[in-house]
Amino acid sequence: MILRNALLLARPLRDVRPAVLVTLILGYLLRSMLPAATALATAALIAHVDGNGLGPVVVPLLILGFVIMADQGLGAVFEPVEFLACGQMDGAHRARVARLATGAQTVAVLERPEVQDLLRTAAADPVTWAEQKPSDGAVVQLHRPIRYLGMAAAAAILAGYAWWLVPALVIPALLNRLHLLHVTRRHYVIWQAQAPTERRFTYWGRVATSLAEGKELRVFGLGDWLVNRYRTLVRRYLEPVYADERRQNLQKWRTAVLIFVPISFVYYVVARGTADGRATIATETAVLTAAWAVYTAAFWTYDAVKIAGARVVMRAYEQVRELLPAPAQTATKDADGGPPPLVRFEGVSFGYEGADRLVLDRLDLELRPGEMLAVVGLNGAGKSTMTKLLAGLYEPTAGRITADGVDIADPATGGIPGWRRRLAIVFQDFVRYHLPARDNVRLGHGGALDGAALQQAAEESGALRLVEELPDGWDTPLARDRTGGVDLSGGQWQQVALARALYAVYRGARVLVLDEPTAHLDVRTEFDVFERLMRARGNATVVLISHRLSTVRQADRIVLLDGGRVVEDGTHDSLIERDGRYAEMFALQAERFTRGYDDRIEEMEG
Ligand SMILES: Nc1ncnc2c1ncn2[C@@H]1O[C@H](COP(=O)(O)OP(=O)(O)OP(=O)(O)O)[C@@H](O)[C@H]1O
Repeated sequence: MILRNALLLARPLRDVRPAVLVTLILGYLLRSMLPAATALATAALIAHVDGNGLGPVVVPLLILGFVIMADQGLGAVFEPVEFLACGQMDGAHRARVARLATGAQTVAVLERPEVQDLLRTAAADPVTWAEQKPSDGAVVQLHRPIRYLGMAAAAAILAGYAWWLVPALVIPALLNRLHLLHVTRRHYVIWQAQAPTERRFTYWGRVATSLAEGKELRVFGLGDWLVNRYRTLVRRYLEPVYADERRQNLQKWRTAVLIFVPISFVYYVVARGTADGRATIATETAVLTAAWAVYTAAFWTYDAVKIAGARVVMRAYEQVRELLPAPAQTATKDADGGPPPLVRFEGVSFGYEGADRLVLDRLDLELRPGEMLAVVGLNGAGKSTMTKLLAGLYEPTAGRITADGVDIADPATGGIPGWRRRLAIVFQDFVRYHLPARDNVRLGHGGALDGAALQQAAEESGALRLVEELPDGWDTPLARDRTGGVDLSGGQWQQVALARALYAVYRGARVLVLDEPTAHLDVRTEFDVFERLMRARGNATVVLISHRLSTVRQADRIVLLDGGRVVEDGTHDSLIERDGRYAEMFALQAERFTRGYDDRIEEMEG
């Protein structure tokens, strides 16, 4: 168990370049010897003070000066090396965590709160002193035996005077260390237990300073409410910590006894020996300095916190590795460009983890090559869930989804990563990357840059005009908090997201899924965007999810989803003729429209 823990903590060291690691160890070794060297150099200096002027003391004085300066000098040389080594370890560790988190094929496992917690811990982004990085544990564990070596060197000087001095000082020093470790660990555990409260007040602290929430805080007058909440949480967070600090202070007498009694005794004996002429003042000085060095080597207790904190991180990482399957090969988004496939949902059922209701219940649905299929249904009918299953983000609990008769997850055809190369999606909650406009679009194809496709995608999605009006054009960061950055309106962002998906289509994707892609667009822009989209999509199949039936009616085919299944299927005209639910929904919207309701009011009521 001890060995397993030690190996776990040492694991990040493999990410340090060998030359850096060797230099680091050398630095620790040299610095650990300095207290003993100081004791010897001081003794040598005193031995040469004989009243015959400065001559005899020059060399020992220089040596002592050198030893004292060495601490500063070695610090200046080796601290950057330690910094570099820690950077290499933590950088590699975080990259591994990010790879695991992004490599998971489905998002179902990521949605579990315990997995989110583990990922947060494994990512090692310390907020309080109780949280540590992997490098903290690794270097401290490496440093610890070297510190004991320094202690042994100081003890050797004591033994040179009298062997019994070693147990007389080392045993209380180690006992004192054990006591301090116990106190530090207890304090650490108390801080750790406060982590949930800490997370809550950190959240409120962030809300107080964020731009997005700042608007509501002001409008609803939530400033005082938030500050009070923050204060209460901080108080709750700190109370047990302060209580423990009071207790620690009351226990300080133990340390005082463990240091004061033995060291006073040893100092007394050595002073008596010198007074009796059994030792020189030089020897006495060496012994007294070495005695103090033994204590200082044992004093350092923060290693317990570093090791405990880093262990938590490394264990969380181990658990994440077990919970998240090994990252699949990330499919390079090569152009496929073939004809669009016939996609079929065959008796697909699906329910979210922890929910007892099926969202999709034996759903049968065909996406015919090249058609524009609109999917409509009430809020919560499962339309977005259907697209997430189509993207392989969740696995059906029953049934399967096929492309040209082959299961989309079939490894023989590249599995889900291979299938995703043929797919482009604008999710309802698409991502607003804090990146330049160009990158926001080209990420639709794994980041590959194709200037012509970029231009075309922007043009067809309607985003080109807005890009041209940006202060730095394509290079403008789309984030207010970036230098020279701007934020876009909801509708403008939607155009950028649409451009991103179209970019994927121009690079070979053949099924384009649009989940409420125009909800924020004004009627005129929406009409233009659709006109262009219909022309620009080439032979790609389009699946459109929308509540705006005025847009939906342009589709080749419309399906109405209810109770997890398709309950109506046909063209706009045929569905109107059928006079079923779709016809009813359409009539309702048309009536409101003619009565002058705004589309947006209709959405708010939807
Ligand atoms: N990640 C999730 N975890 C648990 N339940 C979810 C999750 N996402 C959606 N649901 C639930 O699944 C059901 C279907 O949601 P879905 O988003 O697919 O509906 P929708 O038809 O797209 O609705 P809308 O028109 O409002 O966008 C809802 O009851 C919703 O609460």
